[in-house]
Amino acid sequence: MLSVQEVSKQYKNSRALNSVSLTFDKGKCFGIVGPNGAGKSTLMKIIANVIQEYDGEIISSDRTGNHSLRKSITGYVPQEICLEEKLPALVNLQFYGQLYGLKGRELHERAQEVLRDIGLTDYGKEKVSIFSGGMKRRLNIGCARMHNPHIVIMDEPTVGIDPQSRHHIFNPIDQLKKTRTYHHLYQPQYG
Ligand SMILES: Nc1ncnc2c1ncn2[C@@H]1O[C@H](COP(=O)(O)OP(=O)(O)OP(=O)(O)O)[C@@H](O)[C@H]1O
Repeated sequence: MLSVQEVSKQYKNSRALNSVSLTFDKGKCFGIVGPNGAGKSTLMKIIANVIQEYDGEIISSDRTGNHSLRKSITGYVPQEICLEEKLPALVNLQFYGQLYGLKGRELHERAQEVLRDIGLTDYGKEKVSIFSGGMKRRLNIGCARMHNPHIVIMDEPTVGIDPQSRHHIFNPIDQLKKTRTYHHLYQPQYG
């Protein structure tokens, strides 16, 4: 269970969130919808611990108020692509895995596994700079899944991905929902 309790966020010139309360049950997939500027990305960043200054509380059943623990159990896929273009796909995955403490054989095997899940097995050794926008987005999502997070937060994950390739994003999520008790939180793309 993940609970957002009366969370507010004031930026310098705008109030992005005003006392938002929500509860997410384990094993469920939630979509956050709303008009531009409603505060969806801000809410996701707060839950993912990317924004740490806010009012209110985020409580997870794993432990209350422990920011670093929440970060370690959360995979966050930002709206922007965050990849090193000059490096191969596999190295990008391994870099993110290392940030979360994976190493050695476990790191190597997990990177191969994630690469397969996102449908890019044949591109592991290719530099990201030659990837299409959709391939980059799939890799971006893969990076956030390297440490097997309990909570996966995706901000508009299907932007730039053709309908035929969307299953590379949604199938692994369906699979995780069936096999493990995960939260998935995402901001769907309109249209
Ligand atoms: N870093 C920031 N500094 C100042 N204001 C910000 C910042 N990030 C967001 N805002 C403001 O906070 C409000 C909510 O923005 P946010 O990006 O969370 O909305 P959103 O619902 O995700 O929008 P969109 O659908 O366009 O992606 C907007 O008024 C925005 O201008």
